[in-house]
Amino acid sequence: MAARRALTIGLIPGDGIGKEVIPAGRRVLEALPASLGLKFDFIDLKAGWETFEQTGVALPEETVQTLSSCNGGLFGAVSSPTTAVKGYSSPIVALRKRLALYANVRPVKSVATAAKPIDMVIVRENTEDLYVKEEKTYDTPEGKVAEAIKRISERASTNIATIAGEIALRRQKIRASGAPSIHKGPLVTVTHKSNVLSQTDGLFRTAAKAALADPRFSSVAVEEQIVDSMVYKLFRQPEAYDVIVAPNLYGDILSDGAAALVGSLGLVPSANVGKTFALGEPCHGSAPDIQGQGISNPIATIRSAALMLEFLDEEEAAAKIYAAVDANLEEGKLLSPDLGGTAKTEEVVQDILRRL
Ligand SMILES: NC(=O)C1=CN([C@@H]2O[C@H](COP(=O)(O)OP(=O)(O)OC[C@H]3O[C@@H](n4cnc5c(N)ncnc54)[C@H](O)[C@@H]3O)[C@@H](O)[C@H]2O)C=CC1
Ligand SMILES: O=C(O)CCCC(=O)C(=O)O
Repeated sequence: MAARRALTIGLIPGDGIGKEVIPAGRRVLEALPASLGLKFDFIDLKAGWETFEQTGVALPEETVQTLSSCNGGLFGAVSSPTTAVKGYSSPIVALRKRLALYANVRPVKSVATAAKPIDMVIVRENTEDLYVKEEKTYDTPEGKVAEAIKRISERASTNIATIAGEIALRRQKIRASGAPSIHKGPLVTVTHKSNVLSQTDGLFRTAAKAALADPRFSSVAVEEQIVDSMVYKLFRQPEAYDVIVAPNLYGDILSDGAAALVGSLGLVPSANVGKTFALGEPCHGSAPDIQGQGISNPIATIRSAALMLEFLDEEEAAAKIYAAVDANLEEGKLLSPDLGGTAKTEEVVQDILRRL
């Protein structure tokens, strides 16, 4: 049967467990039933610390150019150093800006059998805030001082709130079709710290609320919450959240915290979303503490591949992957050690492939 659609997918494993989980994402895409009519061409691309050590460049220009000609991509993780290294800058942070991937969409969902149901999407602004990485250190008579720019623009805040509103509407449509849900109606929670940062977070707050006041979001309830009490409520009452929209850094921190609530960072996917391109990326990093042992959880990456497909309008294919992963988790027999199991990465992948 001729394929209905050919998708070229750039694969950037990066460092550490990125090299273990990206092949899992690829294999799951390749194993999708032929009846879906999808054909995948994969292109292997380089970025990360190892690439930097080999070539002196962490994000080769060829990677950026090739990726920008692909339909989508999968990014594993990179091992960025915690102290400044001349010439090195985080490739994923750079890629998000270079490819105008303005939204980082991070669904955090518990399995149906969980004691405490959680079903939220964290929509993180992906190009600015402290991630503009404009830092400097200077000497003063009292010693060194370091400063960083926190840049918030009306345009990026409007764009991120708009996609958050659209996601809330889409989730509501799925619920209306009869899908079981813990939420009654669509809700977007605007997160900020504008009680202290009245200009930067203040602009994020007003622009986000103005965007969500658009008549097409009239059915979406909008709440706001200061980020510190947000963490408190997130841990006590996570079921209260539907869609959370946040500036870049808060979104990053909130999503790792939310991952703990559903059992592991190894479960939580993300998609870096642009106007016509999506780059799936597990929320976790390169996990040097477990790399090379064959025990990393591939599910965050497998779900990221599905999320990428959703943003490429291949929702049926995405749903098949989510269902296979959920079945693996709900049965609970082949779980990786981060979830309390003893299964190797390969065994988890095999189990999910079998269920596809
Ligand atoms: N997008 C990216 O490329 C990111 C890269 N990093 C980089 O990763 C490196 C390590 O950072 P950490 O703070 O340790 O965060 P991390 O996310 O790599 O690991 C945190 C903890 O979660 C566990 N974990 C993460 N993913 C897992 C998986 N799939 N299966 C099982 N356990 C998993 C790790 O073993 C570790 O105990 C750093 O160099 C950092 O720069 C961190 C976050 C994102
Ligand atoms: O380590 C790196 O290079 C990037 C880590 C950044 C990060 O956690 C995120 O923004 O998702």
